[in-house]
Order: sequence, then C-alpha cells, then structure tokens
Amino acid sequence: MNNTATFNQTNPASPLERARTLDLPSREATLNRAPSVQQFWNRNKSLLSEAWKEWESNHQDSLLIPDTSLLDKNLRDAVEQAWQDPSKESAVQALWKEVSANVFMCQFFDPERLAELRDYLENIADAKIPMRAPYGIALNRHGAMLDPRSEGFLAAPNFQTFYRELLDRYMRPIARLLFPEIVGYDTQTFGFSIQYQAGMDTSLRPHTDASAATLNVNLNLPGESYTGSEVDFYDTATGKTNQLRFQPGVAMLHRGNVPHAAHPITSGTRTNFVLWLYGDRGQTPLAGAQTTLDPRQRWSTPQVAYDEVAPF
Ligand SMILES: O=C(O)CCC(=O)C(=O)O
Ligand SMILES: [Fe+2]
Repeated sequence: MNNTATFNQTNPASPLERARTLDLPSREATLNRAPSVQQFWNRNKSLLSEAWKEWESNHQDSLLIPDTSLLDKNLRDAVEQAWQDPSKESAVQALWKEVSANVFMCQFFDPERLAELRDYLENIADAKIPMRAPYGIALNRHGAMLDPRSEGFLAAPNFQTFYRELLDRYMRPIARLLFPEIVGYDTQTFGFSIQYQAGMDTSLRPHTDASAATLNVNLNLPGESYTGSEVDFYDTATGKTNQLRFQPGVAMLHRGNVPHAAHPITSGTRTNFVLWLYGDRGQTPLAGAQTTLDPRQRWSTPQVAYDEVAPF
C-alpha cells in the first residue's frame, strides 16, 4: 500500500509551535511603550493562551499543579478556619506582625516547598512561550505578568487557578482584616513576579504602588542567599525608615500608599511575587476613610466582573 500522500501532508503548526516562533517586539520598543508593542500582545492574546494550555497538557505528568499546600501550615489552617467560621479570624491576625507603619510580615510559603514552586517557574521560562516583562518602574527581564488583564501574562490554566486562590482566599480577607479602610477598593487584582540579580535588574527607587494593598512574597529557597536588596519602608508620620530583609517564603503586606524602595542587590538573586488589590477602574481608598465590617463580609468573595484596567 502506498501511503506517500499521508506522509507528505504537512501538519499545520500547533499554537505552541506558532507561539515559539513569534517575532517579539524589541526591548527598546517595549521600554518606549511603542503602540506596536501593545498591538503585538493584543493580536496574539488567544494564540498565547492556547499555547499555554497545550504546554500544560503536554507536561501534565511531570508538572507541579501549584496549590495552597505550598503555603505555611499555620497560615493555611488559620485562614481555612476563618472561612469556616469568620468569628475566629483573630487567629489569622495574630500571625501578622506590624514591622513598619501599615506594613505587616508573616511566613507565607512553606520554605520546604519553595523548591517545587521555583522549579515550576523554571519550567515556565523553559516553555519558550513569549511573555511580557513587568515594566512598572523598570523593565524586570526575569519577571512575568500574572494577571489575565495584563498583556503577555502567564496564562497556564493551573497557575491561573492558584493565582486566583491566592488573591481571593488569602490576600483579600487578610488585607481587609489588617486594613479595614480598603473595603470597597479591593475587587480588582493585579500581579507580577520580579527577580533582582547583580548586573541585571538590581534595585527599585522609592515609590508608592497604585494599589489599595500589596502582598509582596519572597520565593528564595532556604540557603539561597543574596546580599543587599533590603526593602525600605518609610513611616510618613515619624519620618523614620525601616530597612527590612526578606527571608525565604516570607510575605510583607502593605498599604499601596506606603513609600518603599529596594536597595541594590550585590550578590545572588531575589525572587518575589507581588500581588495587588484595588477598586474598579483603578480606584484606591481616600485618606482617612474608615469602614466597619462584619467578619462574615470580610471572608467573602466579591461577585463583580474583573475590569481590564492594567496599572502597567
Ligand atoms: O523589591 C521589592 O520586593 C519591592 C518591589 C516593589 O515594590 C514593586 O515591584 O512595586
Ligand atoms: Fe512597589
């Protein structure tokens, strides 16, 4: 039997193959925020989503499905208990220590599980699917956009489920507990990852975030040391600067309006997830606003549509 016709037939390239051969906008065009850059990501949005789906399904036997078992057990247990019975939310609050005005610190990821999450992020980079680097303050070349509202975001479906859970089940109720004034300005989400490395992206000048609250979580492995890269938080009431260091898996949750800056990293790397909450169309709380909320309202998920406003 002659099967030549079948053999000669060329298979159309799959979304993953097509995504990998896209001609990316240059770094210069990206830094200049050229309109062609935004057009590139918008034009390829569904292709990239399909590529991430294909990649995830190709690797389903070896790839981590990230979930909240990666989190510190004390935090997870307290949060799960608060969802069951919001009157027990003080156990969550007790885990967060105020380290500067409107800045709270807590063990967030289980340091023993971080290697799995970092491996997963390595696999993401190795997927060779184009992603747009965060260009908020400076282009962070090893960073990724995490929220679906962002061009060139990390659209792997299992990652997206995890990301949503971190924001809805963890960040929002905790931020409402620590900062009651953000209620009403916490329905919309944003997120990105950053990596500092000497000779690459090294520091961040003083700034505030366009968020109501920011959850900044470190992903360094135990023993993966770095020097420099302290984060300063300014206490505007006292004029004092608090210089803080991230330990593996530790989170700092702060109001977006707290000025902060990252010192230059002098050796090693520091990797973090940065997650934001803010209101519809980018609104943030007015100064002095106060809200009293029933614990049951705090431990709930807003039933609103996500808008498409991307801070950067
Ligand atoms: O260096 C850090 O961890 C802070 C990052 C930050 O403030 C930002 O990306 O807006
Ligand atoms: Fe920031």
